[in-house]
Amino acid sequence: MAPKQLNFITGNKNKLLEVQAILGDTVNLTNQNVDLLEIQATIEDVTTAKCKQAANQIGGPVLVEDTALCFKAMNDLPGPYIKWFMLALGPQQMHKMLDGFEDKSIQAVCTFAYSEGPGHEPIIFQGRTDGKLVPSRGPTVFGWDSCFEYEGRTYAEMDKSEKNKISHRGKALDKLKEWLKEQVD
Ligand SMILES: O=c1nc[nH]c2c1ncn2[C@H]1C[C@H](O)[C@@H](COP(=O)(O)OP(=O)(O)OP(=O)(O)O)O1
Ligand SMILES: [Mg+2]
Repeated sequence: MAPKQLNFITGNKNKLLEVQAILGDTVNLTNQNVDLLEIQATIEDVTTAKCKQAANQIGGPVLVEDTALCFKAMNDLPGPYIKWFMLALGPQQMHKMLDGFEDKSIQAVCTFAYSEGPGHEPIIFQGRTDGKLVPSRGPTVFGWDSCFEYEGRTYAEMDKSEKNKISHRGKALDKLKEWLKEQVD
């Protein structure tokens, strides 16, 4: 059964704005901010645990999302722990993490998880975009957007609509939209 409404549990206003822009009127999107514990595990397990926790706390259907940033030279770390590096370093100093490494390749990974409610196994929708870690360029409005270079421009140097077309989040939401279409009620 296709949900007519998705309750996106996030405390991140910029994520919410992008999700609203990308999903448009394909679904009725609501939002609640619940402080969720984020366990230390693989990207998929972090998102699944976040989703189960949100479903239990809300007592109904929920959509959650976790964003990871994987550095190739560091064997995919910081990955799901990028938030804490972001808070500690800020966008201006982030590129220093790969000082001393020749390979600046990074990958943004966006993982959505939807659960029908408590006791229902979450379904995962993931999108990945390859880029390079660079010294901050462009407005520092959203997380590490100004340090993520894709084909010559940072996410922060792109129009929102351009970013959403090629971004990790855009790709993950394409899969979510496909799934919504496939559901027959
Ligand atoms: O497209 C993005 N462009 C740039 N930065 C981004 C993006 N998406 C997430 N970010 C940042 C926010 C946080 O520092 C970390 C992910 O952590 P993450 O736990 O997924 O986000 P959060 O705690 O802010 O919100 P939530 O309440 O949904 O968990 O990367
Ligand atoms: Mg979080």
